[in-house]
Amino acid sequence: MTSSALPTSDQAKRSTRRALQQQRASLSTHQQKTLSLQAVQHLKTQPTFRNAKHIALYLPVRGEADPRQLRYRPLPHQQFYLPVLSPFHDNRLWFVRWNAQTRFRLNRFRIPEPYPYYRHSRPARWLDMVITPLVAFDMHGTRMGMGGGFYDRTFAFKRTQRHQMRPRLCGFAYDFQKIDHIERQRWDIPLDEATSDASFLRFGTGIY
Ligand SMILES: Nc1nc2c(c(=O)[nH]1)N(C=O)[C@@H](CNc1ccc(C(=O)N[C@@H](CCC(=O)O)C(=O)O)cc1)CN2
Ligand SMILES: Nc1ncnc2c1ncn2[C@@H]1O[C@H](COP(=O)(O)OP(=O)(O)OP(=O)(O)O)[C@@H](O)[C@H]1O
Repeated sequence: MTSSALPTSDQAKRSTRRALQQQRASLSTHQQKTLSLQAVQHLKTQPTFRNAKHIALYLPVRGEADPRQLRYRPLPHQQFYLPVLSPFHDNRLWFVRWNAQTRFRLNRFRIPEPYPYYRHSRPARWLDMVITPLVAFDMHGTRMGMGGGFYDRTFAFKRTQRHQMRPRLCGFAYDFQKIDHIERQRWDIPLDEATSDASFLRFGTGIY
């Protein structure tokens, strides 16, 4: 399909994605660091974070908000994980323990990821909280990512298992990434909460 034949909403989504990716990438290192630390501070005091034991973060690329300081002075029960592109399933994620011994390699998007040792990995449904990268989000928790559908596929079980509250998906972003409305697609798994440099937000996601 040529781009002129795409439905308007697809075109609009693409141009929104591109504009916000550019805005993210044009932040100075100082701005990225300062705003990311503010977002970390908002989340660190929340019971949803303090009570979580198994927490997935991500390594930021191309100006993404940086959640790594969430590991600073962890509570004694907290363990951290990173996403790894599944070697077995297309466009799905595994989660691998992140500690001082973790060894990294670059994945096909040139994002560092831990070696996918099975014994260091944890199934997505056994995580308590997943700090989620995103390009844009709205006030209903609808999330727009890089366009690979990785998080939607990996957490699709949250839709069918209505009693399943875990893991909580928490978007991590700059405040300018909060936009008025994102059209929710049937495969979209909404965020439960989001944190930005301006605030922490909890959504009534309505799929439970
Ligand atoms: N830091 C970080 N890690 C992450 C994600 C993310 O969004 N951010 N992902 C979230 O799902 C997964 C990886 N998904 C990704 C999907 C697309 C691109 C990307 O750069 N796409 C290019 C096109 C590149 C190509 O096709 O080769 C682009 O958007 O221009 C990167 C990561 C897992 N790890
Ligand atoms: N559970 C699923 N099963 C099959 N295909 C899916 C599923 N979830 C998403 N997809 C497909 O993935 C593609 C990308 O979806 P979308 O644009 O919502 O990605 P995204 O959420 O922006 O990306 P990401 O989560 O990787 O950051 C869509 O074409 C969609 O059909």
